[in-house]
Amino acid sequence: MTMAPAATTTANPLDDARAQLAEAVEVLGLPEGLHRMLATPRREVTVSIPLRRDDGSQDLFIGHRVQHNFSRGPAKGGIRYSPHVDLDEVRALAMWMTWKCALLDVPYGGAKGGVRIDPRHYSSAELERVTRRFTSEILPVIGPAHDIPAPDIGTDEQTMAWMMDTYSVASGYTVPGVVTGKPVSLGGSLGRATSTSRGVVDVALAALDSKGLKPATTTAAVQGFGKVGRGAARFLAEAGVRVRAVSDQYGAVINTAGLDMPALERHVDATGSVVDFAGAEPLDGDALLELDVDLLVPAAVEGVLTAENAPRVRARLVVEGANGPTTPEADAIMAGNDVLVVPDILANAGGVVVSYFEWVQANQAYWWTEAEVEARLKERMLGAWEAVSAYAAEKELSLRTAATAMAVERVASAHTLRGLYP
Ligand SMILES: NC(=O)C1=CN([C@@H]2O[C@H](COP(=O)(O)OP(=O)(O)OC[C@H]3O[C@@H](n4cnc5c(N)ncnc54)[C@H](OP(=O)(O)O)[C@@H]3O)[C@@H](O)[C@H]2O)C=CC1
Ligand SMILES: O=C(O)CCC(=O)C(=O)O
Repeated sequence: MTMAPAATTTANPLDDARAQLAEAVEVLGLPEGLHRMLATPRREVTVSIPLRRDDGSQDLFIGHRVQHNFSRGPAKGGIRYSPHVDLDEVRALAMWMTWKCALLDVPYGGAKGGVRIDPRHYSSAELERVTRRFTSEILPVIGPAHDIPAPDIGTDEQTMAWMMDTYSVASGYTVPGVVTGKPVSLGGSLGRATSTSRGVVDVALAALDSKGLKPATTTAAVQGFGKVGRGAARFLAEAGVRVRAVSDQYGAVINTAGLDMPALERHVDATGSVVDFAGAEPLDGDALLELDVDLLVPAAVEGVLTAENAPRVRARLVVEGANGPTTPEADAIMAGNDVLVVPDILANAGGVVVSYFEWVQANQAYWWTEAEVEARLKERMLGAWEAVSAYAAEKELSLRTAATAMAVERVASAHTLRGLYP
């Protein structure tokens, strides 16, 4: 595999998040003071993280934890390790977490964190030191009743195990509820690792059904083959959908008859990329977004569907596995072309829903079966899909504006009831 990683967008996701909030505020007729409060994070912590490398040299990274809102409960959201992390991106992601938690009615506010590091260039021992130092630096603001991190791009259950251990050592006892997405052997929940993908597919199948499309005659393309995209591609294929193309940072592959998913997964496990998969042809990563498929699942990074490429999107349905993949301009163009977009705060909420189940289980030290977790997840995802669809139809709104307005209304109501405003 020799290709260079794809460049990411230069647009500012915070502008997109604020534009979406402004639209919801207008629908709800909220006062300007409340709008300003909702547009602004409650707390931001920026830290520097020195690292002693394995070869004895020194490095330094910048990390952030942004807590957007606490009105409905402790802040909640993932930690991202990526060279593209910046404060505005983390602010946007934290705001989207607030709406996601409110929309799915899990008792949390929203937060997000990130360290500007490319984890592929560091050893496991180095990443452990970075994670422990980052956790120590943000220790005063996290905790099971304050703010509960989870995995995101570039982090995984091992990262969460190190975070939990660092927090627990400082507390003097084991505190499993400080993070979610932990290994099951340390108090993680069965079904958390696949929960975001399962939720994406639950909602995608419901949305296809609403358009009169049956899985057996449906085609799909999935951008991103990490924790979210890989499971989404697998579960779509298991449901009978022909997944024609998938991509990662290094490129994309296509087989119009449908990719052999188990064989592709074996190839990725062996080589680290979808590129050079023998059962498919190579494809340009950007071209994947414009393929002639029924369903497109962007499950990588923000800002990939823009005013530039949105006119060429041929899918009838876009289900956002990633956070913020569609800019407001692209949203308007696709709406005009009758492309139904199921927004991130609904489509990818399965992760935080099962994180909530994990936190509940950890706090009670009582474990559910995987079947229980998945049944409760599906019930929540389909309930949210029905509620958002009904609200959108009633008010003649896009699914994104409907979902955001429903969520913002819940947060605004909690904030007002607590007496903090006016
Ligand atoms: N993990 C979770 O529970 C949740 C994640 N999300 C969101 O889902 C998205 C993906 O997260 P997650 O799967 O956890 O992250 P991972 O780090 O596990 O995977 C990210 C994937 O995206 C690929 N990628 C990165 N940049 C590009 C690009 N420009 N073009 C194509 N592929 C690209 C990566 O490629 P490579 O494999 O080559 O590195 C990788 O396959 C993010 O937006 C995240 O915020 C939302 C809800 C919950
Ligand atoms: O599981 C969680 O707490 C958060 C997952 C996440 O970061 C997200 O939904 O974007």
